[in-house]
Amino acid sequence: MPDQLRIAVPNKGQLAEPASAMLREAGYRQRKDSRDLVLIDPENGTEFFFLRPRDIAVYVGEGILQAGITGRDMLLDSGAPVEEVLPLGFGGSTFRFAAPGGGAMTLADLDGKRVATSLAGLLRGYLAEHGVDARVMQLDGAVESSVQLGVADAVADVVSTGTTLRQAGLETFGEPILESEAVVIRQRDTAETAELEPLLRRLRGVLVARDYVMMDYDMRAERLDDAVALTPGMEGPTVSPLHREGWVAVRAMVPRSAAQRIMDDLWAIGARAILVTDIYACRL
Ligand SMILES: Nc1ncnc2c1ncn2[C@@H]1O[C@H](COP(=O)(O)OP(=O)(O)OP(=O)(O)O)[C@@H](O)[C@H]1O
Ligand SMILES: O=P(O)(O)OC[C@H]1O[C@H](OP(=O)(O)OP(=O)(O)O)[C@H](O)[C@@H]1O
Ligand SMILES: [Mg+2]
Repeated sequence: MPDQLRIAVPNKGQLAEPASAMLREAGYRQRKDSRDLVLIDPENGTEFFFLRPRDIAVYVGEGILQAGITGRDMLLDSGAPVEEVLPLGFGGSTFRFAAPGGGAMTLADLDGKRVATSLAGLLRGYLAEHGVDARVMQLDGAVESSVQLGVADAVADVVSTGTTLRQAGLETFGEPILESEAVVIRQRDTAETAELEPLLRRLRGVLVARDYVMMDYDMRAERLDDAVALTPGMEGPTVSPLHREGWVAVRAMVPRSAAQRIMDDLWAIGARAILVTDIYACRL
């Protein structure tokens, strides 16, 4: 293990629970009490600091912590000298414009208007890039209420299911400003990258274990090529002899979301004893 790693993890909000769950799956200790601010994991040479997701880019950008987990939107909003190193597949959201009757509006309609947001840095950059001269009203949260309360004409806000917008009587318009998800970040232009590798390797392993399953089946040897086309695996499937003339056993990783369809297709070309099992952990 290299020197002690210092990692920032969201302490509250939408990313806190899934980020800790993922680190736990990757074999790290995580806090039991949601009020704990620091957790030391001596076996893995890592210290976790539980911070506001918005602040994480600042700590990492200053080089105080080597890496952190936060939202791509918050990373870009911060303007801190950090970069994204690994998308984590949770905390997915879209940053979008919305207004009452937004269905009939375009970006250009925002000229001269007030737009409320909690991601002012991100919004200002986007408006400038598109030559729209709007007044950005920075709020901390519950941005959807700002139009009804008369502080803004439109909002630029985080949308997941769209329920909050609908309840506030707002409709999205224009192109999405940003697709976001939770990401691992590190300081930009840093020479120190090797020390993060064990963490990144473990997290990549969790992502694969979540997204893939192991598929085993028996197949007549003469149809093997057709079967391999359906289950190409990573490097190629493992094929072993079966104690039955003319048959082989095949083992390959397949995308979890496609497992049932692949089983149907394998069955149709004569595969039998098709088994699917979870992957507990992996390093590829
Ligand atoms: N409803 C949601 N579903 C999925 N991801 C979300 C949702 N709301 C926010 N996010 C994402 O989670 C990250 C952190 O947002 P979060 O709402 O937890 O922080 P916050 O708004 O600063 O704090 P809080 O809401 O606790 O006041 C952002 O990257 C954001 O895109
Ligand atoms: O599209 P939906 O599924 O409705 O989710 C989007 C909402 O979730 C977040 O709110 P949060 O609970 O973080 O409160 P906040 O506005 O105070 O940040 C986000 O800011 C939106 O308001
Ligand atoms: Mg929020």
